[in-house]
Parts: sequence; structure tokens; C-alpha cells
Amino acid sequence: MSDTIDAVIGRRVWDSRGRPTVEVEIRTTSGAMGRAIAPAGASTGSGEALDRRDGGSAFAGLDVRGAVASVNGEIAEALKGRPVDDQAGIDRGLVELDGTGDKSRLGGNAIIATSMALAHAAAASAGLPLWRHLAGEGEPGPLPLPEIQILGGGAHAARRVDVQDFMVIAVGAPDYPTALDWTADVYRAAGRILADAGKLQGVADEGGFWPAFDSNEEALDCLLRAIEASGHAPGDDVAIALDIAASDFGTGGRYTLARDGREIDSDGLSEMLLGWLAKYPVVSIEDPLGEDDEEAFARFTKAAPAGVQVVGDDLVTTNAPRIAQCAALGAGNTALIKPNQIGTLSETHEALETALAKGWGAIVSARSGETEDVTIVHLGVGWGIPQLKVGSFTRSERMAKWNEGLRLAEQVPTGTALPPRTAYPWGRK
Ligand SMILES: C=C(OP(=O)(O)O)C(=O)O
Ligand SMILES: [Mg+2]
Repeated sequence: MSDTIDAVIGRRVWDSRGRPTVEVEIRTTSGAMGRAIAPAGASTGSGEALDRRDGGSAFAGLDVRGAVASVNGEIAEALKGRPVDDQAGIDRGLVELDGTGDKSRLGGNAIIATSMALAHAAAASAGLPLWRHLAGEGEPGPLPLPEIQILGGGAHAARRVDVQDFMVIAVGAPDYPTALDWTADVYRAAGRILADAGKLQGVADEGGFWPAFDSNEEALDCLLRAIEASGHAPGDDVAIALDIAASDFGTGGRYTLARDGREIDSDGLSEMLLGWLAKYPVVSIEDPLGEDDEEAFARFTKAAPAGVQVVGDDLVTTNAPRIAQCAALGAGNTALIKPNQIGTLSETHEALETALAKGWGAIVSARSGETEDVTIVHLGVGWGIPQLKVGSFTRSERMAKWNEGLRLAEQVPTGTALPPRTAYPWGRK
């Protein structure tokens, strides 16, 4: 007889932007416990599950008391007595109980925290680490390759520059711990360069430096110089990854650039970005065009140099049918996987499987509003997702995840090595 759910507790806790969010704790009759916290995005895609938010005065529209009440009321009532290992059945039940299609009645935040807490409780009940429980009978993947923000911009840094994330991927690192070492070298080098130039303005939402740059290109030049100054070979050892988050500065194929207010069309934006791909060692570019600009997204994907990863985030919002639709159009070749975009772990897994079945790559990702929750690292290992995106290499809500990866590196039976270089499209050696 499988262990059953005894109690579901919703709790109001805080995220890294100082906003309330939802924590869920699930206890079983055998005494097992699982706990998870919902993250929150700032540059959200329009297809995302909707958080339930409320509150007056300082928290107008930002509080989560209603979502917490959903957990302690309807959700707790529906889950009590159910087998803790029935993730698929319970996730389906949550979607049906909500009944809206966008999860707005119970709250996307209430539902994803419940769904993730359930996985933690089932793992604890079985006496397994979460990654092992998630892998089931299958072989867990190796540690995912880290994608880490060095400079922040866009909606996460008051639009000082258009591009939201200037990141690095240590493509030449032999293993996960070394990838973190090399990224730390680049982060420190960037800090020194910015401080010397008097361009430092603290850190953006995800902990990357928030520089006083006057153009996207100035940021790209700085990042390239930081890689060089760190002693690692740009492109071969440490490459650049960008999240343009273009939906944040354009709709209907018209884009407005932050510094000069200039408006450009889809072709103009594509041309600018393709120029960067030719000039800088960029191996991955996310949301280069807006979520409603699929045709241009497809043209860009085709025009991008071979081996460059073109990632859909706002474009596909971790939604399996949408990933299939974009794959058919040729818009993108890699899906960003954010569990709270779709709202349950089962639907997240379906999105991942759809992406992989279409020949796409996949990156499991944190949100700009985060907490100490480390569930996504276990998804990366348990489900064999090849890459992991978690903002910067500072701020503890980010370090909780990178450090959890180091712990898992001691446990994953396939060892700590990244998949063979040839498994990655950007292999350059
Ligand atoms: C992590 C991101 O930011 P947010 O959580 O604000 O969507 C992103 O756009 O990839
Ligand atoms: Mg993004």
C-alpha cells in the first residue's frame, strides 16, 4: 500500500525581490515531508500560468494570501488521503480543480508549489533523493552545463540596456565543478573591469552586475574582455550566451531600443543580433524576437550560424503544444524549461519530452524572483536536462542551486563529467 497524503500546508514566505510567495509543505501518514516554494518571473511570456496575487497598500497586486488560502483550503481537501506517489494523477486533478486553463483561480503559484512539494514528499517517502525519485527506472543525467549571468539588463535592470542577460557558458570545462570555477573567474574579472571604469551600479535582479553602459555593444565588449582577463579562452573555454527577451521591448514586429528610443522592425533587430553572432563568441541566444513574431523567429533561427543555440522562453512558455508548433515552424531549436510557466511538474515533463522528441535542446531555468528552493537542479539531473540557467554567481537564492549541484556531483552515478563535447552544438575544439 502506498503512503498517503496526511496534510497539505500553505505558507506565505518571501522571494529574492522582497515579494511574498507561496511555500507548500506536504506530510504523509508515514511521517515523510516534502516542501517547495514558487518562484516568480518579471519578464513573463503571455502564455504563462497566472499567479494568484492580491493585497492592498504597499502590496497592491503582489500579495499571495489568496493563493495560500487555496492551498490550505481546496487543495488540501482534494489531496488528503491520496497516494503520495501519484504525481500524474494529482497534477491532473489540480488542473481540473482549478478549471480555468491558465490556473488563475487557485493560482499558478499555489499549484506549482504543491506539485513540486508532492515530488519532494514522494521522494522522502521512498527514502530517495529527489533526483533519483524523478529518474524512476531510468539513468539520471549528468550534471547539467551551467549558464550563468555576469551582467544584467532589460527588465531586470531598469532597461539600462536592451539585452536582459549577458551570460557565460564554460563550454570547455571538463566537469560541473570546473565550470563553476571558471565562471567565478570571469565574474570577478568583470567586477574588476567595471570598478576600474567607474561603471558599477550594484547588481541586477538575478545578481549579475548592473553596469552604467551606454549600449548593448559596450556590455558585450566588457564581457569579452572579462573572459580574456580571467585567463580562459573566449569561445573554446568560456563562451557567451545572451537572453534578448525581445518581447519586453516590442510587439507586432516593432521593437523600441532603450538608449535612443529608436524603433526597428523584425529584420532590423535580426540583422543587429546576427552581427553580434558574427563578432562575439556567442553560442546561445534566447528570445531574439518577440513571442508574437514567430515567422521572424524562424527566419532568424535559419540565418544563425550553424551550432548556435536559439532558445525559446517567452516564445514557448514550457508549453508542449506550443513547443511542437514552434518546432514545426522552425522557430528556435532549444526550449527553456521553467516549471512555474506551465504550472505542474507533469506538464513540465511533457514540455521537456516534446522538445527532445522534436530534436530540440533543453535548458531548465530559475526565475528572476527566486528563493532557497533547489527543485530545478534535481529536475536537471533526474530528467537528464542538459543545461541549467540560474542567474548569477552571487546572491544566495542562486548559490543555493549552484551549491546543490556540487552536492549532487558527488552522488550522480554517471560521474561529474559533462556530456561529450560533441553532444553540444557549440563544440568548437
Ligand atoms: C529567467 C528569466 O527572467 P524572468 O524570470 O523574469 O522571466 C528569463 O527571462 O529567462
Ligand atoms: Mg528569458
